[in-house]
Amino acid sequence: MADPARSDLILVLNAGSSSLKFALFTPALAEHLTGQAESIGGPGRLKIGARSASCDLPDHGAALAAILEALATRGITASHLKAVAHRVVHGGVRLTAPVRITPATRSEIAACSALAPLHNPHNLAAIDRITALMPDVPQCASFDTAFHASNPEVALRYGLPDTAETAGLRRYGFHGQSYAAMVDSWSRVTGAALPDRLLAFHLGSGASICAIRDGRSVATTMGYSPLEGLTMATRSGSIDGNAVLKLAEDHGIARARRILNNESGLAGLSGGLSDMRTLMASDRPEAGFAVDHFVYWAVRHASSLLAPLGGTETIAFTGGIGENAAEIRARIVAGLHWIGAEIDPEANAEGQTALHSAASATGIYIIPAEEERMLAADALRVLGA
Ligand SMILES: Nc1ncnc2c1ncn2[C@@H]1O[C@H](COP(=O)(O)OP(=O)(O)O)[C@@H](O)[C@H]1O
Ligand SMILES: CC(=O)OP(=O)(O)O
Ligand SMILES: [Mg+2]
Repeated sequence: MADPARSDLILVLNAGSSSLKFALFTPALAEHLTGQAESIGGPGRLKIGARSASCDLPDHGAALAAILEALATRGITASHLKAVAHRVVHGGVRLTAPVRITPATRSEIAACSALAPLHNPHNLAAIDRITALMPDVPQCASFDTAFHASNPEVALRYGLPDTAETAGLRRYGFHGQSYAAMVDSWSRVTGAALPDRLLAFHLGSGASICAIRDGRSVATTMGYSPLEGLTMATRSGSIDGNAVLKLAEDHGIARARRILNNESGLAGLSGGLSDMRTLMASDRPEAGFAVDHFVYWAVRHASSLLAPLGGTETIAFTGGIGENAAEIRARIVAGLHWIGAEIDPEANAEGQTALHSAASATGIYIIPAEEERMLAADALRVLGA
């Protein structure tokens, strides 16, 4: 039960494409309670603290309602909250630094919805729901793109003319809160200094890789939107622009957007299975092919990031798949054997923090995604606490 005298907790809401994670922090950033609604739209589960139960979660709205109800059952209501902090995936060119949510910032987030159709609409719905339920609690937003602002111009630009017609068409990169948190927590989690060169894999329903040099992003696989790069749960990953035009020409823009964002990737290749756990448990050949595709493209994109990074001495995995799917980690590292990376099968199966074998030329680690702590710290800064 919440201390009834408390009115200083930060509620963090992190809407991923298949999950809604939450955390309550004190102003000293001590974790008060965490949990998540996962497999939204599938066989939903609600985890609150150490308790986990299956739960009907048809969409993100139902997930937020379930989380707010679980908080209320524990005595946590608006009067205990100093702020609500949201992870917002796309804020466009203007919104990169953390902001307080106002009607103006809300409109800018809404304007980016078509660029992150699996995220921004859920972020907005959560912001609106909290506004309706807790109108006096300030809300803040932090953006997935900020961490990649350090990429050089050659990495950020597409090979397009710089004209009014192509304004705003540039690469942003995403999962920035996750990569920033990895850098921030590195020494605490591994007990070692942050390496100069780090190849970081964020593998969840959305999946990307980031080349991190001296703690700063120098290249990443996602681009203008979280569609580019690796094969994902329901997103195609990189695809030729002319193939996109063909889809739009034949089926209209709205249908093309849905095919590329909601019906492709693992789901498209396997005939409907988007969840890695389900795919790995299936003996259907299409499910096996979807997993092969995921691994092949993860290795291929990782290899392309090694050049801008100048090689690497460290590999790290995070996200739902990166943290939990030992077989996928092993297969990706096997694909990087040519750089001397070698996993210790036992450490990998046990999900230990350090996974490299004694002979490995690179360190290999699991770093749990701690996006929520970054979001809470941002909200405190924005509110001037
Ligand atoms: N034990 C596990 N083994 C394999 N995959 C897992 C495991 N736990 C979670 N996953 C996968 O992680 C993915 C969800 O990742 P997550 O980062 O939570 O999602 P989101 O991108 O929506 O935030 C799903 O594909 C899920 O199947
Ligand atoms: C940016 C992105 O793809 O996020 P998620 O992995 O949470 O869906
Ligand atoms: Mg996520």
